[in-house]
Parts: sequence; structure tokens; C-alpha cells
Amino acid sequence: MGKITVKQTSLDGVLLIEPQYFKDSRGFFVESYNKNDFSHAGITDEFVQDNHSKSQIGVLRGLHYQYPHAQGKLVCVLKGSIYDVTVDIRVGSPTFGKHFAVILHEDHPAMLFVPTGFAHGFLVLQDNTEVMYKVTDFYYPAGEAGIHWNDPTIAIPWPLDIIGVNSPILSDKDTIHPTLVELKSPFTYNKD
Ligand SMILES: Cc1cn([C@H]2C[C@H](O)[C@@H](COP(=O)(O)OP(=O)(O)O[C@H]3O[C@H](C)C(=O)[C@H](O)[C@H]3O)O2)c(=O)[nH]c1=O
Repeated sequence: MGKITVKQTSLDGVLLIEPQYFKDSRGFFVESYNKNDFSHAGITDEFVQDNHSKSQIGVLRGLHYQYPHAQGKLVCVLKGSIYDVTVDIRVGSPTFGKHFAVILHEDHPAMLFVPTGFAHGFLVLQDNTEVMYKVTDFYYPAGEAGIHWNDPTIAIPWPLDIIGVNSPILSDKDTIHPTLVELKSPFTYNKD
């Protein structure tokens, strides 16, 4: 049975998970999700839907959350790489408005667990990048919401220069999200 290593991040509840990779001359094998391993690590959420997106370099998807029917997410990169960002939007949290960023790469296949109460997004760093993520509630279009990717109070240092673009490729809806100051976050911090 594969083992996983779970690392805390700067945001309480957001976890970096490194499953055991079995590498050999053919490549590698990994159990990308194992209910027993995850529940032993304290992640007992039930995942009910798998999402899979493919993007070209320079695409930025986010910063998104869903409410009601908030979704926890388990994010992994199947191909290519992303600059993945999570923002704490739980009112009353000591890290409210703070972000955690990590590069997830096909060859450094850590996974990120994002609980409910956070906005999530990523900037794509290579062409034909494919991201797969499990979510803990179903898609609920009426509950789709977001925060502006370039919100000055969050001040995410998106590495646009590294990929040589001045501005990211966005969906129409991702150009008009409110800033965190304009938003009334529906999430509250519950330290238990
Ligand atoms: C999220 C979702 C979308 N769709 C449909 C709706 C649209 O017609 C199409 C593209 O959706 P959207 O532009 O919202 O996809 P992304 O911009 O990649 O959204 C995701 O981006 C960031 C990274 C997230 O963390 C969220 O999981 C999610 O919001 O797929 C569905 O049918 N089911 C779904 O669960």
C-alpha cells in the first residue's frame, strides 16, 4: 500500500501531499488517491467528482470558490506545470486574505489539498498542461464565485515574467471578479 507524506503550509488546513512514487526503468507508478492513506492523514472528506482541465501556457484560471455547496479540492498536475495559489477567505481567520503558492509539476507530483473556505486558482507555466482535481461537492453553477486574480490587497506575485507574458489568458468571467475588499466572503473561520 503506498504511503503518503503530508506537509502543513502557511495556511491552516491547506496541505501538500506527497504520495510514494515507484520509479523504474519504465517510468513511475503512484497510487494518486487511497481512501485509507488519506483518512489516516486526517483527510476524511469524501470526493464526489473529478475535474480535468487542459490549458496552454499563460492561462490563468481563478481565483474561484463555490458557495453554497462549497468544494474542498485535491489538485494534481498530470502533465506540464502550474503556479498554484490558494487564498484564505474565512472571515476571522488569522490568515484572512493571505495566499499560499506552490509550483505543481508533472515531475514533482505533489498534490495540494484545499479545504472549503479558500479561493483557488493557477497560472499555467507550460503548454498543454493538464490538471486533474477531485472535489468534495458537485458543481453548482449558481454558486460559482471568484476574486480578482490581481487583487492588490492579496498581491499574488504571479510569475508572468518567467513565462514571458505581460498579462494572462483569462475567461471572460475571470476578468470581472470583485476584489476581496468588495466581496462579502460567505465563509467564517472555525478554529476547531
Ligand atoms: C468547474 C466546472 C465547470 N463546468 C463547465 C462550465 C463551463 O462551461 C466549463 C468551463 O468552466 P470554467 O470556465 O468555470 O472552468 P475553470 O475556469 O477551469 O474553473 C475552475 O477553475 C479553478 C482552478 C477552480 O479551482 C475551480 O475548480 C473551477 O472553477 O465547464 C462543469 O461542467 N463542471 C464543473 O465542475
